[in-house]
Amino acid sequence: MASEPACIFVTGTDTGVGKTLISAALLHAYRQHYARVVGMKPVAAGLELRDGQWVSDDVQALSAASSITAPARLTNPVALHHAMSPHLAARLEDRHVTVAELLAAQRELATLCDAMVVEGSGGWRVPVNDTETLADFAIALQAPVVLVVGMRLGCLNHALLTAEAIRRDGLTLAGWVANTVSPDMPVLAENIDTLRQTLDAPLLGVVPWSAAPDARHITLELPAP
Ligand SMILES: Nc1ncnc2c1ncn2[C@@H]1O[C@H](COP(=O)(O)OP(=O)(O)OP(=O)(O)O)[C@@H](O)[C@H]1O
Ligand SMILES: C[C@H](N)[C@H](N)CCCCCC(=O)O
Ligand SMILES: [Mg+2]
Repeated sequence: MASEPACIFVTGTDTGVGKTLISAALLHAYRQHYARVVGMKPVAAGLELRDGQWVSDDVQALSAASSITAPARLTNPVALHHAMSPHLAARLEDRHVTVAELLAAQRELATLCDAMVVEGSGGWRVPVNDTETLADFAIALQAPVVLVVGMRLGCLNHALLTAEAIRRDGLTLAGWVANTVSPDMPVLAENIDTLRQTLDAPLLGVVPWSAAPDARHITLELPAP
């Protein structure tokens, strides 16, 4: 039987904290160790019309950072037009998204790769339907979790609550990344230190604010296997 690929689930303290950028950087880091590395965005909510095609920026960024091309039905089984919570975006399209269908895609994708980075949508407990959340998908995966902390005022509370929820859900917080999404956050270093002391998980990297962030130029530690 083929061995299971390395797989991590990337969540964030919120939407817009740089999960996509950090997931792409993690894909580049995995490529130093594994040949077949692929990103998955199980649910993309918010599509753009480009050259006559509806595309997800997140899916495109993960695909650009992957070393293999896999079918879109596996790397992004659910693509919803509206930029809103997945359960509401799905409702507008009369679609019922289930954790089971996301898991089926992930299982098939796992047969094609040696390492996989799965990017969540929004924060930890974002609904995908009226009864299930993306956290349920992460639980089904039993994957270690990497938390992207968008360094801005309010992030300490969000980071600590998210870490608590991940652990209460029985998963391992394998590491966290301090992503500087605000160019002028006061006492940034002190905030990072506070999280170093309280999150009780490895800090995989501190990413500075950049006017044009590029995942290829971000160096991150990988979580311990
Ligand atoms: N270190 C950084 N410096 C400057 N801008 C950043 C940085 N990290 C992320 N950004 C910008 O912040 C915005 C939001 O980031 P991004 O879309 O990656 O968030 P996300 O957490 O993936 O959101 P979603 O929940 O929609 O997937 C993007 O425009 C991105 O380029
Ligand atoms: C549209 C956005 N960029 C993400 N794709 C989805 C964010 C869902 C957030 C839901 C919530 O927590 O209120
Ligand atoms: Mg994203």
